[in-house]
Parts: sequence; structure tokens; C-alpha cells
Amino acid sequence: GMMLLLLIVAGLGVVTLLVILFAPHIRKYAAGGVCRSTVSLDGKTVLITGANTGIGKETAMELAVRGARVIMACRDVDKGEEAAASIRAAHPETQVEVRELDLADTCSIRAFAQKFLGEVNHLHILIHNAGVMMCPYTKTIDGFEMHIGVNHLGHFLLTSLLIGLLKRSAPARIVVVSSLAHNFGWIRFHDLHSQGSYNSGLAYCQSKLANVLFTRELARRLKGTDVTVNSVHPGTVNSDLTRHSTLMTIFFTVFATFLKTPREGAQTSLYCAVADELHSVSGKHFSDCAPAFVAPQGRSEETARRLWDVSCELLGIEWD
Ligand SMILES: NC(=O)c1ccc[n+]([C@@H]2O[C@H](COP(=O)([O-])OP(=O)(O)OC[C@H]3O[C@@H](n4cnc5c(N)ncnc54)[C@H](O)[C@@H]3O)[C@@H](O)[C@H]2O)c1
Repeated sequence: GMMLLLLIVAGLGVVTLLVILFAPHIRKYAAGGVCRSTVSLDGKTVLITGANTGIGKETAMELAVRGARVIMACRDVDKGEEAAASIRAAHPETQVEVRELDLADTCSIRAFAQKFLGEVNHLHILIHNAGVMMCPYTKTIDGFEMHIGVNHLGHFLLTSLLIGLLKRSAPARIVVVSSLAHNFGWIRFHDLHSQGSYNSGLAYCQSKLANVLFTRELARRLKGTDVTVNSVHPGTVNSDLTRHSTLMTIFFTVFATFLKTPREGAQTSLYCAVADELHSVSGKHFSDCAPAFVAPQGRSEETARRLWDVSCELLGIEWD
């Protein structure tokens, strides 16, 4: 017994030593791709959802530094203003503005869009970044399950309201922040809102698969418009996304060295938003600033069309 304990302790010691020794290499690997484009965004307008924290805030800052007017659409305006102030403090020349948008409320989305359309003449880059992960079972104001409601349906409605403006501003790009988690999801058409049974992890995966399918179908419909749309896996990023799950929070804290920083996590969104070589690439999925694997269920045109129709029906909109 004593011998075994000693062996375990020694083993753990060796592993710890190796991790410490190789930490810089692990960091380098975890950091993943970097957006190397130097494109300037002077005169361009960018809209990004959930921009007051994590990946969204870093994405907003970088695009603003490149000269764009960046509109940060946030559920909590005070937190949004705080984030905007910290961006301005670090980069006084930037143009960042905050607007209220709650993706869990279609009235808020419509009010936001109406105001936005009255305020801006162009929209060149739209980034669907906001997301909720593994929250307890909750419904949006409109009665949608929170993950599918915010991560997919909210962004679906927002896009439908701004698509005319994007087309008029072409060339324009849409970036949908999905996840590797889409691999573990499937669209439960018989119970999209998990009323029968709820698993917060699966509900998240379903919504991130919906992001991939939406990207695919929207790209098909936008052919010939010079508006492109691509989806992104940002990497495993040390952010507040895990706030609803104690287990995930512990996991993310323990393995922090293996994770990307929000700044590193923003690179693939930035790449899809600005890289010259992607000017006519649409309907694709990216990770580490490179094309990435899409699960078979994310490649099904049939599922993508069906989800499109169901989404229109749930939102009470016509969009063809
Ligand atoms: N962190 C990761 O490891 C990881 C991995 C894969 C994908 N992602 C995706 O990246 C995106 C950004 O996540 P993050 O890691 O920066 O986490 P985060 O929690 O810091 O950012 C999410 C943002 O979405 C906003 N949001 C949530 N509900 C909203 C609502 N109803 N209306 C408006 N805004 C709302 C939050 O306020 C927050 O600002 C998410 O879509 C997430 O699914 C993250």
C-alpha cells in the first residue's frame, strides 16, 4: 500500500515537472492560429453581439483599432458601457458605441434593429458572437428554450432584419460564432425546446449545430449577393461562458494553461471578418484561422432547410 502511494506521488511529481517544463510549448499550441491580415477598416461599420465580455470584447477592440466604427450590442447597457470605456482608455482613437439588445426577447431585437437601421447607412461586418452555455432550464420571453432561443433564433431574427442593409453595403460579411460542440449535437425537431427532457450540455450542442446549419443555408441563399457568411470555432477559451456550470468552471480553472485567452479566441472571428483571401468564401466553418471539420449532421442540406423553415415559423416571419 505504502509503495503504491509513493509511486502515485512520484508519478504526479513527474507529470507536474513535465507540465512546468513544457508549459511554454503547451501555451504555443493552445494559442492556435493568429489573424495575420493587416486590412484597415477605415469607414467600415461593424456590429457585434455579446461584445462586453470575453471573445466578443476582444473582437470589438481589434476591429475598432483597425479603424471601424464598432457597435457593441449588449444585453446589459451598463456593462457594455464599461467595456467600451476600457477599450477607449486603451485606444483613445477608437470609435466604439453601445446599444441595447437582448437576444432572449424578440421585441428587444426588433426595437434594436429599427433603431439601428435609422442610425447607420452601412453594415459591412456582422458578428453573431453572443451565446449562453449550460444554463438551468429557462425560457426566453417568447417561450423558446434559452440556448436555441438566444444562440440560434435570436441571431436568426436579427439577421433577417439586417440582411437588406448588408446587401446594400456589399461586399459584407457575417461571422457566426459556433463551436466544436456542434459535433455532439443534433437537431431535435420533435422537441426543439427540450420540453420532454432537458440536458443543458445537449441543449448547448444543439444550438451550436444550429449555428453551423444556419450558416450553410444562409450562404446558399446569399449566392451572388457579395454577402458571405462563415461559422467559427474560437477554440477552448478561458472566459465567463462557463458561469452556469460549476464542473466546467473547475475544469477551465485547472486547465487554464491549455486554454486560449479571449484575445487568442478572437483570432478566427477576426480572420473570417477581414482576411482578403476569404472575400468570396461562404458557408464554411473555421478554427485556428483555417478551414475546420464539420460534423456530418452539420453538412446536411435537408436538415439545414428544415431548420430554416421551422425557425421562420417559430418567429412568425417569412424569409426566402
Ligand atoms: N469559451 C469557449 O471555450 C467557447 C468555445 C466554443 C464557442 N464559444 C462561443 O463563443 C461565443 C462567445 O463566448 P465567450 O467565451 O466569450 O463567453 P462570454 O460569456 O464571455 O460571452 C458571451 C456573451 O454573450 C452575451 N449574451 C448572453 N445572452 C445574451 C442575450 N440574451 N442577449 C444578448 N447577449 C447575450 C453575454 O452577455 C456575453 O457578453 C459564444 O457564442 C460561445 O458559444 C466559446
